Amino acid sequence: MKRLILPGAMVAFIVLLALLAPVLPLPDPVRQDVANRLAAWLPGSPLGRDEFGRDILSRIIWGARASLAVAFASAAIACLVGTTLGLLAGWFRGLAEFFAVRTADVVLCFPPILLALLVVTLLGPGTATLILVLSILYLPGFVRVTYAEVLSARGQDYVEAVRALGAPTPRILSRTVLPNIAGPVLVQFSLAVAAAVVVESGLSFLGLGVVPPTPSWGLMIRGARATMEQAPTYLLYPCLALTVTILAMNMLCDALRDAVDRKGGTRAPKLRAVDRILPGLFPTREPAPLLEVQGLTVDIATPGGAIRPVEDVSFAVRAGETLAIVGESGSGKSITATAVMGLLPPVAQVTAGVARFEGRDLLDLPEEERRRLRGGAIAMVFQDPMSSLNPVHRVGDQVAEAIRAHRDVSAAAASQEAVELLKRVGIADPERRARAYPHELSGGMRQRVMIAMAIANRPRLLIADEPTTALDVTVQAGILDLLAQLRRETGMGVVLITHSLGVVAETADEVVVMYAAQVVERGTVAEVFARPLHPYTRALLAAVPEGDAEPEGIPGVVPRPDAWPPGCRFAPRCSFATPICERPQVLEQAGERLVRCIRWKDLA
Ligand SMILES: Nc1ncnc2c1ncn2[C@@H]1O[C@H](COP(=O)(O)OP(=O)(O)OP(=O)(O)O)[C@@H](O)[C@H]1O
Repeated sequence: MKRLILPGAMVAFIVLLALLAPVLPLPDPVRQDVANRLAAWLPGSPLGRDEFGRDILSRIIWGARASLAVAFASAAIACLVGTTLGLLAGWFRGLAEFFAVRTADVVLCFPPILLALLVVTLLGPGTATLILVLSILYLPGFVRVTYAEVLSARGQDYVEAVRALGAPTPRILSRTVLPNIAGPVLVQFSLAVAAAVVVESGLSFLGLGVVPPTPSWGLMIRGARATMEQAPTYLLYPCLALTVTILAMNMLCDALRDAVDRKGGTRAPKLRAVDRILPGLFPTREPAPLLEVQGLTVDIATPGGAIRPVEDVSFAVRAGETLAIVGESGSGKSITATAVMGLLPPVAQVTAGVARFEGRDLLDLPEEERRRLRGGAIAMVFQDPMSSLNPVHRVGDQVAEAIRAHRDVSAAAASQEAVELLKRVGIADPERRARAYPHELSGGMRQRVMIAMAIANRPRLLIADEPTTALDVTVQAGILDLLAQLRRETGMGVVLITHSLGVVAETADEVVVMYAAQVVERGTVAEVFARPLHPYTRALLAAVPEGDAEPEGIPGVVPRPDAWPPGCRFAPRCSFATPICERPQVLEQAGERLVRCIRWKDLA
């Protein structure tokens, strides 16, 4: 609540100034005085005059009025229409759902500024057109938020209870459902207002928004830009007004979201409001990692002696990000994941390292606490859904069981939620499919069921071990899209284990390349793919088929864990190897990246 005070006061001050503009002792914002054009200061005009001699301070305050009026009006219309559509879609499903969700999807298909330009070009600039455009732009956000919240609220016991009491639908919707989804809708509203102020100024700047001489910040920036050389400070004032307003609103949105989140009322992604509106404009402090693995080492006792299939592995995953672990078969990817989950076979043992999840070392937790986290805050999807699903139980029951293992809900509510989850992961006719046994479903559908089970308790971290390997290419794409969509919607962090660099390129933010139990390269996907530093990463990339070109295979095979070569483990297969590679290798910092190759500088 304390975090709301400062931004709340700033926004209240700006809104108050805008509201009081007509009664404040300000000069007429449209009265021209050409003799004093571009004056830096005049008595009664502390910020000077613009290119037509109009008072800048007065125009900034009146401009706030224009910007905020458009922003609030459009957000209010979008909120009213979007929330109603989302409410009906989530409650009645069927045609209402199809109409509302598809309409939102269609709007979202257009880049916002293009859609705005299209409508403004068709209807001509003006305040009314602006409000219409912005309402259309922000409508899908409200539809989606409300729809998702209603879907989840529908299955709650308190809703079931009023239904059982025979309350009429409008009453359930207005008295029971709506108050429970008001938090996320309010956050969405504040986001829409802040975003609308930016777009309004942008369109006015382009001459497609507020019509002159009405004061508007966008128009002022446009005018000031033309006279930048004669009066540089003129440009500063409207830009400052816009920046301060947006920052105050974004801080308010973030504080509101946090306040609502604490009550557990929303599952909005933990993206800052400012990043949703102006992505990348204000880089932040790196958020603390959700999962931080450091120096993980696993030993396995075998009849021939102990082997070390995972050695000194470190990586970090942040909320809302996907980290991919790649490498050929036998490089230690799965053992790394199972060690983090506490699911190692009895012969295997973590001999060093930590795996901190939200600050707590998973490797050090009592088994009971770890069990509670598994399938709850941390979920896992395995490669082969056929062997991970129980063949003698219906899939709906298995999803419901995953829900009931972690939450105290009735069997009926869990079954209903299971159907919602199956629907959410893209299974058509979920009521019927829920009654099917695993063998009656296709491989892709079974994997979707596994994902439904994994997300049943809204995990904050999902570990997916080759979730698409057993599937054909088209089904693979569907599953990866689904994972990406869930990650965006819920803000969960994802660790994706895969053989496929194509999959990494499409879905991951960071990549860890493993070879023979060790991390050989680590960095952002963009950097690693654009400029691989380790010869093994290069070889993996060269082995990806591209067009008609024959991919270059990597000669040889991954060595066995009981026979690691001395020094660089990749050296026997590496075309760049020299005798120096027989020396012990360490992970070296290469800019933002880590690479385990003594020759990386020469090769780069
Ligand atoms: N229970 C076990 N006993 C002995 N060795 C094992 C055991 N489990 C795994 N290993 C060995 O540990 C090494 C790493 O296995 P891991 O399954 O982590 O590899 P991976 O990179 O995930 O491969 P894949 O992509 O094929 O799943 C392999 O060489 C494997 O033979």
